[in-house]
Amino acid sequence: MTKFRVFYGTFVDTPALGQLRIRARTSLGVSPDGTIQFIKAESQNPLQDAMDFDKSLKPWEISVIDTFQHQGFTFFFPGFIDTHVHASQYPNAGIFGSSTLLDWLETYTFPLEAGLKDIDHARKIYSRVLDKTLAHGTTTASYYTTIDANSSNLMADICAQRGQRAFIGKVCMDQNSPDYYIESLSDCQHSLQKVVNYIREELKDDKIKPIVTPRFAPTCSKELMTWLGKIAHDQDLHIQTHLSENKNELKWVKELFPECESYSDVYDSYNLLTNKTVLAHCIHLSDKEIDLIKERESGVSHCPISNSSITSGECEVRRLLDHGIKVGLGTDLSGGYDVSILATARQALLVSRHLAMKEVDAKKQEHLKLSVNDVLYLSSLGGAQVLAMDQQVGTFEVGKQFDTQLIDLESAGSRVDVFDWQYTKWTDEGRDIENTKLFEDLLAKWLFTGDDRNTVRVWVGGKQVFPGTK
Ligand SMILES: O=c1[nH]c(=O)c2nc[nH]c2[nH]1
Ligand SMILES: [Zn+2]
Repeated sequence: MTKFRVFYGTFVDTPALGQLRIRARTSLGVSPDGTIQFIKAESQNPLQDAMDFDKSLKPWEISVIDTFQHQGFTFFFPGFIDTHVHASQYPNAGIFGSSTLLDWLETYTFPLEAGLKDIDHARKIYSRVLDKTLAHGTTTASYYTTIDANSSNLMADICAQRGQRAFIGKVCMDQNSPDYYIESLSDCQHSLQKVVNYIREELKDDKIKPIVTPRFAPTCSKELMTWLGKIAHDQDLHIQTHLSENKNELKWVKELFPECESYSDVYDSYNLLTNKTVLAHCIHLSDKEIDLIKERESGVSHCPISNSSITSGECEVRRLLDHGIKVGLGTDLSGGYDVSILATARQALLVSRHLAMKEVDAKKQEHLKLSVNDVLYLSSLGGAQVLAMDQQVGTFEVGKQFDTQLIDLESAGSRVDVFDWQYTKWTDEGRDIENTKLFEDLLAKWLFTGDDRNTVRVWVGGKQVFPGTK
């Protein structure tokens, strides 16, 4: 039976954009169901903290995870949230040549996705995706699978077994797709309902949810989008799709939907913009579209590695944030080549610098630059907001789920080199830090020079999922 646990160490999170919260020598109590019960700063005795919190708890019913017993320099950070990832495209990570969106789909992506109808093939790919995302600290992911219902259900099973929080998006497409990879309207309706029913009525794991996934407007008939908007509303489902990624795509959407004012208006016309909609990319939006997205309270998944790789453009994230739009990060495998949200956060920061370099006004230029704190926020609480889960995950708060990674800057093989003078204080129990500025510098070192070797343990809902048993 899982005990009441107390995690003791340094907790770092981002309660607001640009804001870093560092709680050193803190104990955090987690009940067996994975909910954070108390957070005590400047704790002297974590075991006692748990018994003070619940007087009926006996010492043998409590387990203490004391990171100061660990050799390296450690801190807890909220699990990463990947708001947009095509699990089915993982084998193509890094393979995109010099393609751009529409030829990339035809040449690389549709043939790969079609092959996952073979369930053994799908199992191999999806299992590997879970190995990799968990090892990189991703505790929640919003996945695209393929058009196939059975292998989408298999992905739901694998996520449940491995303990990741996941949205499973069976891809919907009934037009402008190759003959070998398309469904009729009624087949698509049937297979989406099959996935929704399987997850909700058979799998019944609170952490796994179905998500309505029209691939993007060009591959969805008006009848399909009408039906998707209706079932999302009637069955209270999240929605995810792509929006305004590539200029040729925009032209195509204009031709296909001349009656709509904009690409965003296409989705809005079919009731697909809700406060639980995740819109990937959003690179080429007009002011009016931004206002519409804000009004509908939909969120944006910023996918900077994908946008650079398949040369889609530079998303103006600061402009979206200034308009009060929710923004999170997406790896967008395999338009993006990296499973890591840490690497994606790094690229988000760099893309913002590229946008800044085009600005002549020095003040505006400075404003455009995303900071380390900003992109760490996007990787955690920002993503939680996009998925309408910010009451449950994204920061360390009493009542939230313990979805957490333990970071060690001095783990075996770490690429991060930290010198003695970069810590403020050495203690017998471990390396501690007193000074926020120095801690910010260490976080910057993690963002720019760290990788999965620094993610030494990962928990979802209080359950350790990495290292884990397969
Ligand atoms: O990045 C993307 N990946 C996809 O698979 C896709 N399909 C439509 N538009 C897309 N964009
Ligand atoms: Zn995508």
